[in-house]
Amino acid sequence: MTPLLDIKGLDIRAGDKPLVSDLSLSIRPGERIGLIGESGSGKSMTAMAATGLLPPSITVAGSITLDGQQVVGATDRVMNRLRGVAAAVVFQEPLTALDPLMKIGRQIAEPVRRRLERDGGKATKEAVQREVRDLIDKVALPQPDRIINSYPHEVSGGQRQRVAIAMALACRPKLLIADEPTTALDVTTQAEILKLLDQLVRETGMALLFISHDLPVVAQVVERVLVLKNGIAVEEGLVGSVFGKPQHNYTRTLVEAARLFDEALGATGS
Ligand SMILES: Nc1ncnc2c1ncn2[C@@H]1O[C@H](COP(=O)(O)OP(=O)(O)OP(=O)(O)O)[C@@H](O)[C@H]1O
Repeated sequence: MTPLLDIKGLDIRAGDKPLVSDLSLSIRPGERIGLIGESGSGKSMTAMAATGLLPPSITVAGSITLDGQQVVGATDRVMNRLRGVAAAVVFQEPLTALDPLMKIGRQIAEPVRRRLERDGGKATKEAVQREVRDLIDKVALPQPDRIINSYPHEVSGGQRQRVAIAMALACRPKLLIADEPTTALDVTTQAEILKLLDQLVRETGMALLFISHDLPVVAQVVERVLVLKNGIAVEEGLVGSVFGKPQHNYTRTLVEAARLFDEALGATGS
């Protein structure tokens, strides 16, 4: 099967400083892959490169094909066509994806309208509203009428992340990139959002690139992981084998840190 995202020999630099070096990673349709590593290891840079969102000051070399289209050096026009359709991104802080001055219903309606038009359908007010309701339902947002008429700051962090997920789903992307989507949330909300993402990815058959520094979180939603250290892939494999029998010292350290954290939580009864 042709990969949906195929990264080969990716180099990302800020001036002389290498941020990501010779990275290769491929995701087939419907596959769920985790990209893990400590803060600053280059996970977000990789995701931004894949969607052409890196600032102009950052240089990129190598090859990234997304749904068969070369992303490195692609024009804004090409990337605008790919974004949402081939891949949509959910970020750590949903406020970055939301317009603070626009009611949530209208924000979800925009990608819905674009997608209906893209698919040759009629974006009538009724069709758009129906789909906004469906999406709100899908991401299990309570009190839909209130949510639709609220501004982002009037709902909770977990609800905002559900709105951001609904907006990504509205595009019906082939690949969902979730960049630390639960890091800014409390533990209970984190678990709920993970469950939701897992369920939606399975239901829709979307591929998933899940970015996190948190091993237990990644292990819940992906089949394969790639471990990044200082922008270099040090280990890759099935979740069970990488976490069960880590080959690289760095992965061992991450696994051990997660285990100690779990034990500490257990000891405090949390
Ligand atoms: N605009 C920028 N210009 C130069 N360097 C940058 C820029 N943005 C990020 N970096 C650097 O790139 C490296 C990788 O950052 P990146 O955000 O990809 O890490 P990460 O693994 O996603 O970390 P985190 O989990 O904290 O988000 C870091 O050393 C960071 O300081």
